[in-house]
Amino acid sequence: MITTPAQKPIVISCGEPAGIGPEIAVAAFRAVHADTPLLWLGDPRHLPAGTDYACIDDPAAAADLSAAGTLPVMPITMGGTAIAGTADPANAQGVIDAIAKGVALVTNGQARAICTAPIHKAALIDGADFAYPGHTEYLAALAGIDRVVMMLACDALRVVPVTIHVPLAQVATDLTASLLTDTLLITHAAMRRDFGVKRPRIAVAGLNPHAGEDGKMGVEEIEMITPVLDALRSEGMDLIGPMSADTMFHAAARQNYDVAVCMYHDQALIPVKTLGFDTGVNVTLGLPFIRTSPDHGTAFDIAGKGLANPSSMIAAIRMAATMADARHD
Ligand SMILES: NC(=O)C1=CN([C@@H]2O[C@H](COP(=O)(O)OP(=O)(O)OC[C@H]3O[C@@H](n4cnc5c(N)ncnc54)[C@H](O)[C@@H]3O)[C@@H](O)[C@H]2O)C=CC1
Ligand SMILES: NCC(=O)COP(=O)(O)O
Repeated sequence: MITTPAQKPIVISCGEPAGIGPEIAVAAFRAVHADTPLLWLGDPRHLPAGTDYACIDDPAAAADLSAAGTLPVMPITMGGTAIAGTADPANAQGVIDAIAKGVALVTNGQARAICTAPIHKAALIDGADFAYPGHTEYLAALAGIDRVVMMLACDALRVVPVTIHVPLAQVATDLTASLLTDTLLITHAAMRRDFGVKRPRIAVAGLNPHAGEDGKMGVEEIEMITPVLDALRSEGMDLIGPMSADTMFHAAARQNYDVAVCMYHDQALIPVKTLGFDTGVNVTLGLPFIRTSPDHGTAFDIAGKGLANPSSMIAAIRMAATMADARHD
């Protein structure tokens, strides 16, 4: 069977079976299957009752099944059940295996991209000694690279946190010139390659209130951030900042840049989730393959109740397809 690039599936790793991952994957499949083949990786016993699916062992079979409205599944047998809202540690290794399997399929050219459903990080640590704080770090390890970048994007805003899943008390220590430089270079390259922005305008937040207020409220801006920005400006990058984080996200300010690079997780994610929670997408930049994800988590409080909104998952799948098209072109 000949498979053109657009017929290759986007793989969906199941995520936490007790969360909303399986139900939003099935709902998203219904929304996109006619034009975007998918391949779900997980234990089919964890799919919502009544899901029309078929197990396959060759990803090339996904296109025809998807077109016909039957969810293609590469099964990963797991030890546990999926009781909505209660993670079963017996599933933890299978959840991790689904991510690794998806990466293998993308890396060997059998799939276009991976879109990951949310994991419950504590459940993976408890059940399988998962050594990573999230997908982002695990995917970097699978790819054998040291530094990747987390970007969250909605229609109104793109943001990148320089430090990611670390305690707030550790942020200032982890923020180094090397980390900031690499983050800006990876973001700049991805904006050009994956998002078609030829000369990206990148706004950079300060770490401290009022971006340090000339050193009166912190010195990281003077000692580290500004020198990094000056060095990269001299190489031609269009950088604004360091900016006061409290005033860089209002509507008029957002017109001045294509992406905002922030110093820590919540500085970046609060504005983007406030502006576009329903359609926000988490994308990992700097990997040798394409990975997107919905911006939200496992939502145990609503799992299995038919309340989960699949829009963010749909946006993540659409973004993965657009990125794959851009790379193919
Ligand atoms: N990419 C990933 O794997 C991510 C995993 N997580 C994990 O998810 C778990 C829960 O995290 P929380 O902070 O509680 O965030 P959450 O996003 O799971 O839930 C926050 C609130 O938003 C609601 N919500 C989330 N997604 C929704 C949807 N699609 N439709 C309707 N309502 C929705 C939930 O019901 C809840 O009230 C944690 O273990 C966290 O680490 C969180 C973010 C991303
Ligand atoms: N807060 C974002 C988040 O937790 C997503 O993490 P990851 O699993 O995509 O690394």
